[in-house]
Amino acid sequence: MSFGEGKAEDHSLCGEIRSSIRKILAAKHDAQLAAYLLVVVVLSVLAATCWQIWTARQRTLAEIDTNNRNLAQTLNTYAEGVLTQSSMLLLGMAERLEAEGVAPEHLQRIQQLVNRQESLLNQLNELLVVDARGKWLMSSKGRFPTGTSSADRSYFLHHREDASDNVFIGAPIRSRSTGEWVITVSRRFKDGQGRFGGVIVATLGIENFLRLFGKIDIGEHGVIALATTGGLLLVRHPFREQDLGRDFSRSPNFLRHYPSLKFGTASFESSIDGTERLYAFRSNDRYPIFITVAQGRDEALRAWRRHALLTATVVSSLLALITVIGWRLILVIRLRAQAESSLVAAREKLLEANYQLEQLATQDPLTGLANRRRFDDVLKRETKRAAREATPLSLLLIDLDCFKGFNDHYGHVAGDECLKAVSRQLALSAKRPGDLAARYGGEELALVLPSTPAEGAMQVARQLLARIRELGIAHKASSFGCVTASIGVASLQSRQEPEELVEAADRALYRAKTAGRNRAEF
Ligand SMILES: Nc1nc2c(ncn2[C@@H]2O[C@H](COP(=O)(O)OP(=O)(O)OP(=O)(O)O)[C@@H](O)[C@H]2O)c(=O)[nH]1
Repeated sequence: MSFGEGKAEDHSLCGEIRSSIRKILAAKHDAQLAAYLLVVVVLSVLAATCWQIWTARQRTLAEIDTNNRNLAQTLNTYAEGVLTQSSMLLLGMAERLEAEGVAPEHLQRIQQLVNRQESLLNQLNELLVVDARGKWLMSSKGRFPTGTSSADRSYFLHHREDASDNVFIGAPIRSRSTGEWVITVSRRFKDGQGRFGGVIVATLGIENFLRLFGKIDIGEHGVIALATTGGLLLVRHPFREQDLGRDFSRSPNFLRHYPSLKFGTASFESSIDGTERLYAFRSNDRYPIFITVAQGRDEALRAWRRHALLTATVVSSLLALITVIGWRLILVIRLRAQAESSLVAAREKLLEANYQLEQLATQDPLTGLANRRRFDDVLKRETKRAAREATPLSLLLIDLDCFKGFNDHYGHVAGDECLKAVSRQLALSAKRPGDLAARYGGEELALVLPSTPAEGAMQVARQLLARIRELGIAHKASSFGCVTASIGVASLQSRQEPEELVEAADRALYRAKTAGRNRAEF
């Protein structure tokens, strides 16, 4: 491999390294982008899934609320119908009793009338007429033990004290004639003198309400209840006897949600059984009652929870898969970048080794100047260039005077040091970028001066001689007393070969030696 070929190879190696570095940077950039992309994809999918699950939950709750409210509205209409029918019955009876009095024959006629109307109001359990002292005067059920009284019942006490003609809805009680649980709807009537004449009571069987409520599917933990706006529980499905007539007017839940009784929804833990439910309320516009429809919260959200869990599992699995694939991709990119880095490092080492080799191949180890091989290459190249460009080219051949004597007197090591000192001065004389200072062989040195004519070369030679003298290296074997050199200068003539230039310089050097040394000759 020639020196020129080595250079070309180094140049292409540098190009490859530059392109590899670009590739490494691109790969690192790609790996970073891929990591960002992975994070963005994972976070986006997570956010979208959470959002979807959350909105599905809100939608489910809203649907449950709507269904419960609609059901509460329907049951409210039903309860209002029952109460209105009862009220109308009571009103008709009150007017008759007030007009005709409570004589037995009148009561018998009223009873016949009631028996005919009973079939029109299924919920009616019994219709009672009690006098001003609470004693039973008539029962739609027919005979009753003499002296049966309702003087202790809340409806009687209420109407005795309250002179208004309003209908009163009482707490659930056990009927004294049928033994069933009933709700009382009652109103007072006046005697002939306009005083309190007694109370007419329509009792509504709780069983009828429970039968209806029981047909409605509101889930295992659902509740349907009818209560007064004063906080008195009238009917509750599922039925528990101990809940009947329960006063929850002071319960924190009732107090907190009282404003939404009109038509609202709420979610809270029941004070009766501790179950968390979604409640819908609807109060009646005409009567002081309200309907509650509630579904167990956990139960109502069960389907949503199952779906959310399924979605979360599928999305998590997909995300895990994407993360693993993405991460492997990033690792592959990084590994590729690392491999590329190692390659670049190896190539850099190769370049360095090449440079070292080149130095070794072209440098003289003792003086650090270019060696003979490099000298020959450069001289050949510069000879061609000078011929091609028609520019001058000069050559200096430098030979230390009486160097044999120096070695003999001071020793070979001192001779080497002297040669190095003179070489440094020669290197300083190679001022232009194209100048080449070289060791031609032994104690003979050379200086190639491109684009330099003979006068310029002579000037450089004289300066070099002065520099060598100024080193002041003692040389007892020389007549000058110090180290000196002789220089042969030659300049290129047209169509001359490099060897001819060297021979011309050598002849000039010989002339310098024979002329007494320590001089330059052209
Ligand atoms: N120390 C040392 N001596 C060298 C080196 N290369 C050549 N020489 C010696 O340089 C001397 C050259 O001697 P000659 O060719 O006889 O010439 P000279 O003694 O310099 O006499 P002139 O050239 O006529 O002035 C020889 O003794 C070589 O051994 C070197 O690298 N180191």
